[in-house]
Amino acid sequence: MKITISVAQMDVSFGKPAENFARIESFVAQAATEQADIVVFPEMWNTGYDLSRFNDIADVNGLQTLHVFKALAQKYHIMIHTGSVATKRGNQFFNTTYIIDENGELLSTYDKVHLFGLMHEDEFLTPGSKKDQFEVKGVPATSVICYDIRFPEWLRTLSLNDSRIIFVPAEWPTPRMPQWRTLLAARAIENQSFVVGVNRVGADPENRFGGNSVVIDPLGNNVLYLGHEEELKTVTIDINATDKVRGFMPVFADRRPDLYE
Ligand SMILES: O=C(O)CCC(=O)C(=O)O
Repeated sequence: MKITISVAQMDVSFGKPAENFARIESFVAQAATEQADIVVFPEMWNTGYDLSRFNDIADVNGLQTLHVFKALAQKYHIMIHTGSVATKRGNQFFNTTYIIDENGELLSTYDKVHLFGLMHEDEFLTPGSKKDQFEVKGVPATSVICYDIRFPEWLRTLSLNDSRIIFVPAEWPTPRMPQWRTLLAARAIENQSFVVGVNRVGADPENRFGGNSVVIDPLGNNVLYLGHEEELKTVTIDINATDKVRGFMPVFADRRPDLYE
């Protein structure tokens, strides 16, 4: 099974959802032109980390995100991983991913589980408590958000359900780019899965963000690697590579969960 993935490495206007929403369609249109099955956006691109203004700018119940992306998915007949957006539900705020299929149907919703204290998420956001599991062209997949990749036990838990692709939208700051690459490669190797990491570029008042979005194969090799500019790139992966690796070295079968608690 082959899956073509477009990575939308976008810049984000700080605290300006209208400006950010206005730029989304061109990425989806380019991905469709490049015959992608799915296009993937970075983390919290609707607002950036303008956390103290979330009461005014977070997407209430994700309605705008869902409305815009469902329409784009139908118009371009393409599956969309929305990256993540700041959402408001009741009086709480979340960092939320939506997965929408090529017919505009919502497949899954995920709220970031591990909140990132260094960028004050823990002061403003409520953490999620559910897994994200869905299929891309019939292939089991999962998704986390940015800081979540520092918790291998969480990605392992998500991968135990036969997942073959792990999606990782991010706003990963420039000083820690070597860690971004190493952690993503490790998660790919240990879970014998493809990893799709999509980071933003540009800057906000406190941080610069390093891009270097990447698609990594189950052996830890980069099959797509972006620089530091805003751009969309596309790659086709062959999911059979996960069967080959898992057949050659049966890590999942060799686990000793009886020792892990
Ligand atoms: O873990 C890191 O170094 C970066 C995490 C991050 O930027 C985030 O979760 O938004």
